[in-house]
Amino acid sequence: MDLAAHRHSTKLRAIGVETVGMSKSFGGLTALDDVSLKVKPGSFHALLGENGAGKSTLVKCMMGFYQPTKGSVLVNGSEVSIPNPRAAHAHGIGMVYQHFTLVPSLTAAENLVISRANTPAIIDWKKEHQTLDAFLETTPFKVPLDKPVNSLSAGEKQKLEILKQLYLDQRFLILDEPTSVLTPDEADEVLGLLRGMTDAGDLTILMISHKFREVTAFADAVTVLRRGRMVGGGDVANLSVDDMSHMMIGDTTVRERGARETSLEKKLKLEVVGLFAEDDELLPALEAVNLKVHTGEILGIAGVSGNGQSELIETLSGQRIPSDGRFFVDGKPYEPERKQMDSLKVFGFSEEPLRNAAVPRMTVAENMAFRSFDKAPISPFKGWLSPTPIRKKARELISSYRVKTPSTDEPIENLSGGNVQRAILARELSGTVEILIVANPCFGLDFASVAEIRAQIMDQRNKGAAVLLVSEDLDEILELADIVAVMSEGRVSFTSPIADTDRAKIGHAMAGHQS
Ligand SMILES: Nc1ncnc2c1ncn2[C@@H]1O[C@H](COP(=O)(O)OP(=O)(O)OP(=O)(O)O)[C@@H](O)[C@H]1O
Repeated sequence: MDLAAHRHSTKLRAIGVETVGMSKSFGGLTALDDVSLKVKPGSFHALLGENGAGKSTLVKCMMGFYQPTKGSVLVNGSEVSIPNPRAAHAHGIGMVYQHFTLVPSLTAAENLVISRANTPAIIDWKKEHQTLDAFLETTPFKVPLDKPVNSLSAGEKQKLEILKQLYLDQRFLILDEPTSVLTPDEADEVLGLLRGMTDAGDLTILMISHKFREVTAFADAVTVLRRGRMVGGGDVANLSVDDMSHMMIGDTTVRERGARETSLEKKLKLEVVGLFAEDDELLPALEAVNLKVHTGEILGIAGVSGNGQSELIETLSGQRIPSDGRFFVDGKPYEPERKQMDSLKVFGFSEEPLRNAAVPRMTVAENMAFRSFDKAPISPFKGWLSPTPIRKKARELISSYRVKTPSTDEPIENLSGGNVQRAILARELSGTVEILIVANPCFGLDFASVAEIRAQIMDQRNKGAAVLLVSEDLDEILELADIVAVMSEGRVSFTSPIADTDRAKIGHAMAGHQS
C-alpha cells in the first residue's frame, strides 16, 4: 500500500489545541492580552467577540501567520513551535477561510491532489482516484469529484474546502465565519456534518461566528473575547444568548430598530429596465433584469453570491458598463456618474469596502471625507484638503457609528474588518439620502453593529429613501425588505411582497428552483 493510501486508511483522531497567555501588540495597540483558550479534542468550540475584539489575531497566532508577543500553543498538551502556517499544518491545524481558495477551472479531484505538499511531478491519476475514493469513504462530505469547481454550488465549494483540510490530515479546523456564503439550508447541512465528525471524535472545530443561532445549534463550548481579553465562556448548554451577548459588549446598549412606518405616499423612484451586463470573463452576468424601487421602500435582492448581484451593484454605481438596458430616476433617464449621483442624492455601499470604497493607506479621517472632499467646509479651495474640519467631522462620525480606531489619523487598513465597514457606512449614510444602494452591509459585523446598521437603513427608508438592498443573508432580507426579489443565474427569478412569502419559498428560489 502506498503512503497516501495508508495514511487515509488509519483513522486519524481529533486533536486538542490550547493557547497559554497569548498576547499580541501592533505598535502601541494591544490586540490580544493574555488569552488562554482551551479547545478540547472532539469539541465544537465557538469564538465570539465584537468587531475588533481580537478573534482573527488569536487564530492567526495559532496558525503561524503572526508571531505572538508572548504566549505559547499546546497541541494535545505539549508545547509546539509555530513559526509559519506550514508548521501549523504539520501539527494538524488547518483553517477554512470565508472566501474560497480553490482553483475554479480545475476539478474537485485535481484541487485536492495539487493541494498536497508532496504532489509528484507526474501524477498517476488512476491511483490518485482510488486513494480519493477510499478517503471519501471515511468522511460524511460528498462532493462530485470530476466536475470543475466553478460549476459547483457555494455549499459544495465550502464542503470541498473542508474536505481539502481533512484530506491534508488537519484534525483541528479553524473556521472563520464559514457560512457567510451559504444558503440557510447549506449552512445547516455543513455545520451538521462537522458536528457529526466532532461527536465521533474525528475532528475538533474552532469556529469564529457572529451568528448566535449557529453557536447555540452546533457548538458545545464557547469563548468570548472583548478588547483583546478573554471575558467568559463555558458550555453552550449553560449559557443563554443574553449571557453571551452581555459578555461580548458589556453594558453597551444595542440600538433598537425603529418601526416600519407606512404613512408615506409611495412614488416610483428608481427603475431598472431590461438590464444586460457581462462579467469580467465576458460571460453573461445579467439578463433582462427589471426592477422598481419606490420611495419609503426597501427592495431586498436575495440570492447566493455569484448570481449577478455584484454586476447589478456595479452597473448601478457606474463601475461597470451595461451591455444593454436603462436606468430611470423619478421617471427621467439616469446615468450613474458622480454629478448625477450627487444631485439626485444617490448613495452606495459596495462589497469589500476596504478594496472597493476606501484607500487603505490613507487615514480614517481622510477616508471618511471622500464623499465631501471637494465641497466646503472640508475643502475651501479645490484640491486642498483641510485637516481640521476633516478630523472634526470624522470624530463625530466615529462616535455616532462606534468605529473603533486608535485615532482619526490611523491608516484605515489597520482597523478590523467590521470597523472599516462601519467607517465607510458612516460616510455614505451621513447626508440626506434619496436613493440608497447597499450590498451585504452587515457582512462580518457583530450583532450590536448589525442592529445599528439595520436601524440606520430603516431610518433612511422611513424618511422616504428608496433602498435597494442586496443581501446574501436571508434573515436581513426578512427583517428589512418590503419587497423581495431573488436573483438566480443573472435573472430575477422570483418577486413578492415580503408579507406574502416566507423563508422556505425564498430559500427554494435562491437554490435555483423555479416556483
Ligand atoms: N496588522 C495590524 N496592524 C495594526 N493593527 C491591527 C492589525 N491587525 C489587527 N489590528 C488591530 O487589532 C485589533 C483586533 O483586530 P482583529 O482583526 O483581531 O479583530 P476581530 O475580532 O477579528 O474583528 P472582526 O470581527 O471585525 O474581524 C483591532 O483593533 C485591529 O484594528
